[in-house]
Amino acid sequence: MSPNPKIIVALDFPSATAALDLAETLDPEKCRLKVGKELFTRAGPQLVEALQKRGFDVFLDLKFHDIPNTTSAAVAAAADLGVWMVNVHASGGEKMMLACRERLESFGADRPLLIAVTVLTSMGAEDLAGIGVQDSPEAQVSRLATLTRNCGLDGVVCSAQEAPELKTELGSDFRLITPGIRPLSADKGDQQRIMTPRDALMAGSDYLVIGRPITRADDPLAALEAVHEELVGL
Ligand SMILES: O=c1ccn([C@@H]2O[C@H](COP(=O)(O)O)[C@@H](O)[C@H]2O)c(=O)[nH]1
Repeated sequence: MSPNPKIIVALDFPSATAALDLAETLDPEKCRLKVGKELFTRAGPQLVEALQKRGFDVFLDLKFHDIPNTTSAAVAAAADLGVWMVNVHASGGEKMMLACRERLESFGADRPLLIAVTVLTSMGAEDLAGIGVQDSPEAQVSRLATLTRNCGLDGVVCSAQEAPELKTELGSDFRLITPGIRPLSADKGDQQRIMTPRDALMAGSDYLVIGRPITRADDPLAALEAVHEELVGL
């Protein structure tokens, strides 16, 4: 059986060199990699290709949010690049998500997983109120995740705190990708809705997105290994 690493390391670096230096030390059978806005803007598709050549599954985390025509074309461009997973913002709405899903149909079984961001893990109730959403983060996540599932997407980005309820509401096949993962000793930084790696998997997360606790550690490899040890037996 092929390995299915649950850890996605967020390569939030300012250069291709820095990202590749870390990638050289990592094992594609033990983690996947995430390329986000900073690294992609600086290093582009070539960097994604270089990581894939080294055997890594790449989650292209560009969180597309635009009109249906533009977003679905961007998702198709990500599929052409051969990424494992790509995402849009669920708040782009039903028509946008349907257009993206339909556009990926022509890629057949090789298409990337298509997921949608619900409520950023850096946001709490006050931040939602600031953009006019009076509901709790849990209620807003549940609303957007239900819309995402009904549009036929493969899963959502949410915090692990919402995972138990979403797994019950939306079923075990609907993937939950959870950033805001913090080992007990790690700084929270700008994240608000956090959980430890072990608790997150036990709560129902399918994939744990971990950035700074690994990439900013004095010894990133040791930090990743510590997370693996925390997950032993799960
Ligand atoms: O709701 C979201 C969506 C995406 N992210 C991304 O995940 C990583 C988390 O990095 P840390 O350093 O572990 O905080 C980062 O690339 C974000 O862009 C998120 O945090 N929350």
